[in-house]
Amino acid sequence: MDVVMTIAGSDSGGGAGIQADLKTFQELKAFGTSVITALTAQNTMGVDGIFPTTPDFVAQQMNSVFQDFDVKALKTGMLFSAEIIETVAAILKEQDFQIVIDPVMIAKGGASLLQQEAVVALNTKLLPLATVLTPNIPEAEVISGVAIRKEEDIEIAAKIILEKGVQCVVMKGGHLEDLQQATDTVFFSDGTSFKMQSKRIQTKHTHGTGCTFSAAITAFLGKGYSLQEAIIAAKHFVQRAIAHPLNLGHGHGPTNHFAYQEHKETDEVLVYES
Ligand SMILES: Nc1ncnc2c1ncn2[C@@H]1O[C@H](COP(=O)(O)OP(=O)(O)OP(=O)(O)O)[C@@H](O)[C@H]1O
Ligand SMILES: Cc1ncc(CO)c(N)n1
Repeated sequence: MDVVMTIAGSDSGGGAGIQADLKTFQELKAFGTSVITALTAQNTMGVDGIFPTTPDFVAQQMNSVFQDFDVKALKTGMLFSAEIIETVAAILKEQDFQIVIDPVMIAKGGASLLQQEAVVALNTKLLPLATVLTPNIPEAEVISGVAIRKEEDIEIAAKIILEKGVQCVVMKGGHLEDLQQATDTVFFSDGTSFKMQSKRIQTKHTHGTGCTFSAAITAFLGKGYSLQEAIIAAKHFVQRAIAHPLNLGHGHGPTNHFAYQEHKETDEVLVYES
């Protein structure tokens, strides 16, 4: 059994964060371990409160797992503060596995899940360790300093992000809402790139899409897929999870992790070189 890890915040509403990650790992038959950086009081309508863990206790959770398990791949999600980022980065520097960084900043309802002053630590300490970074458009803008208004800006921002030491960046197109398609563009440090395109589903139930996508990449990497295979397989996973909503909650409901096994016919992801 392949062991993977998520280092992220807890979402009491169960749709994002640690809960989305563990559900994704479970559906993909990877054994999930978890390091909790913060508790959030949250539901589909928004974040009501945040209670961060101390950096020392984040370190203790990581070390407990690493002493006992052979972790194949891990992801980070909500890291909240510069101190937690520095602690996580210092431990990961000593390890040798594939690292997926989902640079979570703002929840769909607008709550800040990363303190503003932590962006420097993210850029300088954590990004150089990343096998894959999965920013949405607003996150890519903050990390790169480039305002993304049109298609060409995505490539300009991606190049700046790769210069920070990231091996691969997936620029997620979920926030480009004028398009008919949900297109993500993947750039590698060797200069190659490809696009993944799927039908944009008209739905408000998109809480935790980014967490689910990055967790699926982690699970597939842990199971031995190549980087490109893992990213494409994860896009299939999240597409099915969005296409078959559970209709839970009164706001932006969660995605459906069961759909990957239950709706294998939902498979319209187009992949092409860009
Ligand atoms: N309405 C949609 N239909 C199909 N795919 C979508 C839709 N919205 C997002 N996606 C896909 O979901 C994945 C996650 O992208 P998104 O931009 O939503 O992440 P995110 O903003 O980080 O999510 P969150 O912060 O809510 O967890 C990407 O592959 C994106 O293309
Ligand atoms: C705990 C947590 N992590 C990430 C997100 C982003 O979806 C969220 N809303 N909550």
